[in-house]
Amino acid sequence: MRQQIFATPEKLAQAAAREFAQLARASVGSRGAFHVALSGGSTPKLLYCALRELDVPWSEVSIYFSDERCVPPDSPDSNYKLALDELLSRVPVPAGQVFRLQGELDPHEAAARYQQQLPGQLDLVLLGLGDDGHTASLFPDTAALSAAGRVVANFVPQLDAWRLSFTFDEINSARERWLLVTGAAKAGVVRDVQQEAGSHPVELVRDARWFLDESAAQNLHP
Ligand SMILES: O=C1O[C@H](COP(=O)(O)O)[C@@H](O)[C@H](O)[C@H]1O
Repeated sequence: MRQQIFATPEKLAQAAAREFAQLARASVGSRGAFHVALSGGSTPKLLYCALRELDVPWSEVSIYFSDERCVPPDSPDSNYKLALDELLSRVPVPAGQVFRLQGELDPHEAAARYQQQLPGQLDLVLLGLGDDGHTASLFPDTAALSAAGRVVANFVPQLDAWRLSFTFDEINSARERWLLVTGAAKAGVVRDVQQEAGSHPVELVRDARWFLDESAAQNLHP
């Protein structure tokens, strides 16, 4: 595991935001654009707050999502809504460069449409981690773990709900993958991954950078 450990979730978010801004500037400098996929859940909120304050070349940034809940975009459960409220409505990213997964559509239709909108290669995929080892919306024991293609509609029996998600092929095809993980609830999975002791979906993410806070890292061996 390539990992960095931060004292608090706030310090983690500030460091990740600084590196995001740096990578965005470097990508725009060398390729004229920065294509980034945001993650879902609650962890990215602090990152979004930190990013608002930084020098990011927003006019050249395109925003995608690595997963989404099958809900309308104004639902409190929508990953897009959190990103919109906390980041996208507060920075000058052009609206035409924000590509959301349409959680309000039939999931198979939404996945097929999103595949048409993705760029050739993403520069960065941001990911989180569930305490059951899921990342994006690739949950344990679900068909999507071995799905082909770039985006998949995944029925998750544990939630009795559909999710939309990048496949592992898509995640692993990006130039970079960063996992942002905070909180004691994730400490068991993080330890399993370090010791290669489990069989969690997140272990199928290749060569990721892990940003951990001390609570999530508490069971790691030095
Ligand atoms: O359901 C989800 O969970 C994971 C982890 O969420 P968090 O609230 O613990 O940060 C998240 O990475 C994923 O994108 C999301 O949809």
